[in-house]
Amino acid sequence: MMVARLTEGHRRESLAAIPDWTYDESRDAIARRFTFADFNQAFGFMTRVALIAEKADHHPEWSNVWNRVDILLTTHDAGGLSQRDIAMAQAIDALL
Ligand SMILES: C[C@H](O)[C@H](O)[C@H]1CNC2=NC(N)=NC(=O)C2=N1
Repeated sequence: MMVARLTEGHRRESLAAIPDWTYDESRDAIARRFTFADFNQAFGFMTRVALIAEKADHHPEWSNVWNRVDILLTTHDAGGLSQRDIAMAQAIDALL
């Protein structure tokens, strides 16, 4: 799916809607750390994110250490942040 990088103006507007995510300028990406009670909770969350990602054909860069999940979203096909990342961040936030 072809998708364009967000312009600076659209990026600023979009980031306002997802205040828990941090903009990573060097990657033109957004990132958020999630902390859960234990590994079971963290991995259950990852499973739900994975199902959304596969359905949307949009996949996170992520890592997990016990109860912690670090997610970074950027659009490889666009070489940076796109509307698809914003939509994915909102879908992930909605799981919590
Ligand atoms: C062929 C396939 O549709 C593409 O490679 C998709 C898969 N998942 C993806 N995920 C992310 N984060 N960015 C992409 O550009 C992307 N492209």
